[in-house]
Amino acid sequence: MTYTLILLRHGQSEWNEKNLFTGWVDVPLTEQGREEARRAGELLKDADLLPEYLFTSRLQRAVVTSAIALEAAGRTWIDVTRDWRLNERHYGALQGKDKAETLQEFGEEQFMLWRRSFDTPPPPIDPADRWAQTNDPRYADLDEVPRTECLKDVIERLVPYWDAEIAPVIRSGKRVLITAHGNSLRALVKHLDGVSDEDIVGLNIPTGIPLVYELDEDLKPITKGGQYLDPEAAAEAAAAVAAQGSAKPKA
Ligand SMILES: O=C(O)[C@@H](CO)OP(=O)(O)O
Repeated sequence: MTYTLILLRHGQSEWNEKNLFTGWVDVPLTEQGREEARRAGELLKDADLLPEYLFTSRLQRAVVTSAIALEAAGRTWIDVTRDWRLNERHYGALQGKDKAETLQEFGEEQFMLWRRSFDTPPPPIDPADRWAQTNDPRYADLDEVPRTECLKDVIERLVPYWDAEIAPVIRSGKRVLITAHGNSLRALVKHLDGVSDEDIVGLNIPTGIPLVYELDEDLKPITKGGQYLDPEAAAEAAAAVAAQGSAKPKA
């Protein structure tokens, strides 16, 4: 028995376009992001990979991407679970800051530590900061809303959720679509593929291109890294994500 899992990073958001650190700030998609979501749905339909269950984060860029993609695939009706544990990594005090200016101000080493290291979180956000999630009603069920997270923290919230909530749906035989974020998906890919703490630094996930995993009965990937439905576009877009800060990004 094998299973199919589809991972989809949301389409371009307004802050991807502006090159700002986003994290838990709930920014909308751009028109290009909506178009990427439509194309993702069409790619799924063309590949005959129609989703049967949806998991998303609680952030509108993932929620809306999944809605548009499912509409394009003719699958708006499938059951859905939205959970904060699929949210983007909380970017702490960097939320709302320009990536290129941050790189300039702090230098490449510190910038990359905050952005891609496994266990160095950015400084915590002030709860009174306009970009903090203090008192956001969508997180009323959390004991404490994060003030910053590194990738390790994301793995610690996401893997138990994967085991308890997502894996059983996959094992029930449903083709699951997870629509989430650059860093929450990096955390999941790290877990699935067993990527080392060092190698995960170099992994970037492009917006809006479905990444398909075939999983064995232990839910381990049959092919490490999965398969993007548009591999050329994915490689180009992942390189653009990697270059954010040093150049004006595409995603
Ligand atoms: O700003 C963010 O929340 C993420 C994703 O857009 O950015 P980065 O790729 O720099 O981790």
